[in-house]
Amino acid sequence: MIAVEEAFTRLMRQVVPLDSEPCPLEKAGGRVLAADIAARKSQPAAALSAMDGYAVRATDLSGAETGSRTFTVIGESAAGSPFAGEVRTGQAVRIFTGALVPDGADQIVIQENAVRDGDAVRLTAGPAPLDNIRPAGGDFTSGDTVLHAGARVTPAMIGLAAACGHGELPVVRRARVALISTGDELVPPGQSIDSPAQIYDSAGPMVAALLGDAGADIVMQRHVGDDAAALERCLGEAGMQADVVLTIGGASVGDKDFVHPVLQRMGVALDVWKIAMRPGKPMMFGRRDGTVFVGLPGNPASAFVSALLFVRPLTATLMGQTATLPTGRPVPLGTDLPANGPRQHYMRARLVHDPLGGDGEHAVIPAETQDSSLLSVLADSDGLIVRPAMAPPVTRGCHVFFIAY
Ligand SMILES: Nc1nc2c(c(=O)[nH]1)N[C@H]1C(S)=C(S)[C@@H](COP(=O)(O)OP(=O)(O)OC[C@H]3O[C@@H](n4cnc5c(N)ncnc54)[C@H](O)[C@@H]3O)O[C@H]1N2
Ligand code: MOO
Repeated sequence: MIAVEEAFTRLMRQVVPLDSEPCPLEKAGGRVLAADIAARKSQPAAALSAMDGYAVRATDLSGAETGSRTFTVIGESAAGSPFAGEVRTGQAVRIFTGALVPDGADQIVIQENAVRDGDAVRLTAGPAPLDNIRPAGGDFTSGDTVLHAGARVTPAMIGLAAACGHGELPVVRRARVALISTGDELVPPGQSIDSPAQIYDSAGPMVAALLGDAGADIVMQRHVGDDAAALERCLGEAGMQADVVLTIGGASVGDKDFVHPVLQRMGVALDVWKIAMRPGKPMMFGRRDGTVFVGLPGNPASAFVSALLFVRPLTATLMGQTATLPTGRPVPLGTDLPANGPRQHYMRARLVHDPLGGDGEHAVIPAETQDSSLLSVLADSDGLIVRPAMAPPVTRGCHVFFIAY
């Protein structure tokens, strides 16, 4: 068996980041920028008023008459409709928030400090705060690099890109994932079952949801029976359209476990593992013509944990994100646990309110049954307690690492 960390490193070594594509701004949230983004204009392009009031010359506000001078209002500057002329001494321009500060003016007196009478306005306060004017380039200047390649696009970054003049952003394209569930016993969800030997394909939609939620594009989802020729055809088709092809089931050593021989026959250079983890021991991985093939184990919790620990970081890395092996955060244990065996155990567990957590926070309790076929246990869990291989017994109150999902 190989250690989880070693398996993760070997898988990640194969990753070549995907190319980029243009993406409309409103759809770019969560995507990874493929290039630096420069401002196409300065913001503001010229000084703007930050307040509603009157634009005047600063020199007119200083001196003995401060607070009592009367100005002649010569026009108006509104956002989008600037005043064309120049403000001279003794003159004022009525101005609104977001409007260009007219030539000659360098102060904005807010209207609360003004008494208007026809074309005349008496300003009742002294020099106004400087931040009543937003200077040219105060936000960014044309040519500035405002966003950096590799960043995950946030709503605020979308706003900034829009303000800089961009209608779309170059982003790393989504990883295309094909998912093939294997096994004669499987029936697609929602269809009728007429034999106790049949079960629904639960792992397929579960893994598709896990990866789809993380931004991957599920381009194909199929079911193939225990038929090597059919599996080879399906894998070939999947390889033509996907960056990552996943199989679920048939990864082990039984007579009906065809994934390994078929991938080998197709020329996929395989690294086959017995990983020292529970669940998720059998997994294989290989690359052919730029497509990564991963064989996941069939037990639902095994497929889920393998996809969470390995495949989601794989697709994230392909999509330009920095992804590491999930290790979790320390959380107090709400119960005692015995010593662990030779496989790192990822125990399905629930967060419960417990004084141990401090301030009414949480402690973590593993499910009583950890069988990797149990979907009810998986769905009832909040995450995984990580118990390292050969870990000694731990008692209630000790901290264990917990991967939340
Ligand atoms: N002799 C050995 N037997 C097994 C070993 C081993 O090392 N030696 N490993 C065990 C472990 S651990 C696991 S995990 C399983 C993995 O087996 P496969 O990947 O070959 O999976 P299958 O045999 O096809 O299925 C296992 C189990 O899961 C059910 N299944 C399969 N696909 C789905 C699906 N899409 N949705 C829901 N359930 C699914 C299937 O019916 C089986 O019950 O091997 C052990 N055996
Ligand atoms: O390790 Mo298997 O993945 O126990 O069920």
